[in-house]
Formats: sequence, structure tokens, C-alpha cells
Amino acid sequence: MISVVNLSLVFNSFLRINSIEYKSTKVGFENFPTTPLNFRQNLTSSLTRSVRINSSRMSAIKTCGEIHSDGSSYDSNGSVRCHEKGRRFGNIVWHKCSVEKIDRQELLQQKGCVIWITGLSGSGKSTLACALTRALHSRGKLTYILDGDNVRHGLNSDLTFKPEDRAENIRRIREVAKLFSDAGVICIASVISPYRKDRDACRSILPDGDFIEVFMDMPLHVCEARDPKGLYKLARAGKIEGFTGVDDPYEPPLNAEITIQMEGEVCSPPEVMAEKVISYLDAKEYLQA
Ligand SMILES: Nc1ncnc2c1ncn2[C@@H]1O[C@H](COP(=O)(O)OS(=O)(=O)O)[C@@H](OP(=O)(O)O)[C@H]1O
Ligand SMILES: Nc1ncnc2c1ncn2[C@@H]1O[C@H](COP(=O)(O)OP(=O)(O)O)[C@@H](O)[C@H]1O
Repeated sequence: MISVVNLSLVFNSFLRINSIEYKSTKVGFENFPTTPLNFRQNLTSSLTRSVRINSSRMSAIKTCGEIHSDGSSYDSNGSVRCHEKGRRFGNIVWHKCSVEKIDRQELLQQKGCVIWITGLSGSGKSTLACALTRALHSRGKLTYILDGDNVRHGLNSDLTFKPEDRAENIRRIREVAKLFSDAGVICIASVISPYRKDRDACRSILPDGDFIEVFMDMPLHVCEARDPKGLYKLARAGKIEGFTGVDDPYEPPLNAEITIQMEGEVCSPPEVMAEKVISYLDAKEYLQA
């Protein structure tokens, strides 16, 4: 017992010396069981966990650079992110809580991220999003879909398809997606998102690796032949102005993490496409805490 308590004292002194704002309560010391054996086991595992968590937090805090509007910041490469209590942006001060993303991820046994599915209308974005969510759900993983059509029924119902409104549409969706991924959820955004700079802006607000761009690289003639909502027909007839791929641009990704294409004239079933994304998530360890 004594040696474990001594270890705790040394550990806390070490943190004070390093000027890191830290209290033992932040890593679960507040719930000590009462028996000596459980007490020691809990303290030891709390220490092990706190060393693991705080070594990454400490390196993040040491390398903090520019402070962003939400109180987060990045190092000079834009890759390390942290929040520091009390950092001010105008009159808004970031409020930090001791339960953080890492804790939520541990609870969910997965890593929060954003799978951003982009492509022309009719390219299969919603179909893939649905197949992916089904496959992940059956593996016990928590997902949420932000579908362009659906979000435009509520949060973005005030927006049109003019370029500035499309940009605002994507800005709101990326902020919501960021919140979901911070919650530890695998967030799937399926939106045309035709402009590269809007998609890149989403990449830039997320921690390295957490933005996974999936490009539905389907030829326009295939999408147009599908035309499930009859919108291409209306656009060709001049009844819809500024339709993506017809008289509004689509800028394909330059470095998408995953590209979905037809093989010759054949389009893989949605479940096969979903497996491709799941293999990527598995390889990058997003399906574990
Ligand atoms: N002018 C124009 N251009 C493109 N798409 C149009 C347009 N007008 C309506 N729709 C329907 O809106 C859906 C796309 O919404 P998004 O929010 O994904 O678009 S965007 O990212 O803001 O460009 C899109 O849904 P999907 O077919 O699922 O992509 C269309 O059904
Ligand atoms: N992998 C696929 N193989 C065959 N048809 C598909 C596939 N994915 C989507 N479709 C069909 O294409 C149409 C458009 O798909 P959808 O997911 O609504 O596209 P988007 O969301 O990009 O507009 C739908 O009729 C859908 O059934």
C-alpha cells in the first residue's frame, strides 16, 4: 500500500514540475473502492492509464500552436490538437471537461472519425452510407449518417444550391460531423460537396487521419441514366438551374483515401463497396479504442 501511495505522490509531483494542470480526479481516482486490495488494483490501473493518456496530452500541450475558434490548436505541421482551459478567443473561453474524446472512445471501443462520401448526384453516396452503417452496426460500432438531402430538410432548410449556399451547407455539416467524431462516433457524411476547398476545410479542422474522403468516381452518364429522382431530366430541360455535373462544376478529390469505381461496365454491390471502407477503418485501427 505504502509503495503505491508513494508512487502516486511522485507522479503528482512530476506533473506539477511539468506545469501541467492536472488533478488525480481527472483520471478516475474519485471512485476508490473501499477494500485495500481493490484500492491498490484501482490505483495501479488508474496510474497506468493516466500515464498513457497524459503522456499524449503533455506532448500535445507542449507543441500547441495557433489557437482556433473552438479553443483547439495545432502544432506547426497542423497535426497536433489540444484544448487548454482558459484560452480566450475574443470573449469566448473554451470550457474543458475531464471526460474527453479518449474516454468516450474507450467506452465505445472505437475511434471517432468522419467518413466523407463525395460524388455526383446518383453516384451511390446514400446507398454506400446505408450499407456501411448497416455493416458497422452489425459489428457493434456506433455510426451516424449526415445525408445531404436529409440535412437540407432541417438544419440547412434555409439554403439553396447557389455556390455560397453550398459552401455554407458544407461548413455546417463539417462542424456537426466534427462534433459527432469528438463524441467517438463514426460519422458518415454523404453529400455532393462539389467544391474541393470546402472538403479540404473539413479535413483541416479534424485531427490527422480522422477525415476519410471516399470518392464515388462514377461517370456522369451512369449517374444520369440512373436518375432516380428525375432531376437530371429536369436539369437538361432547363427546369433546374445550376445542377451539379450539368451546369454547375464538380471538382474531384486529388488525394481521396478511398476511390470507388466501376470495373468496366460493372458496378460492385453496395455491400462490397462498404467492405472496402471497413477494411480501411480496420487497417487504421478505427474499429478499436
Ligand atoms: N442544383 C442541384 N445540384 C445538385 N443537387 C441538387 C440540386 N437541386 C437539388 N438537388 C438535390 O439535392 C441533393 C444534394 O444535396 P447536397 O447537400 O448533397 O448538395 S451540395 O453538397 O450542397 O452541393 C441531391 O441529392 P443526391 O442525388 O443524393 O446527391 C439532389 O437530389
Ligand atoms: N452499387 C450500386 N449498384 C447498382 N446501383 C446502385 C448502386 N449504388 C446505388 N445504386 C442506385 O443508384 C441510384 C442512386 O443512388 P444513391 O445512393 O441515391 O445516389 P446519391 O446519394 O449519390 O444520389 C439509386 O437508384 C440506387 O439504387
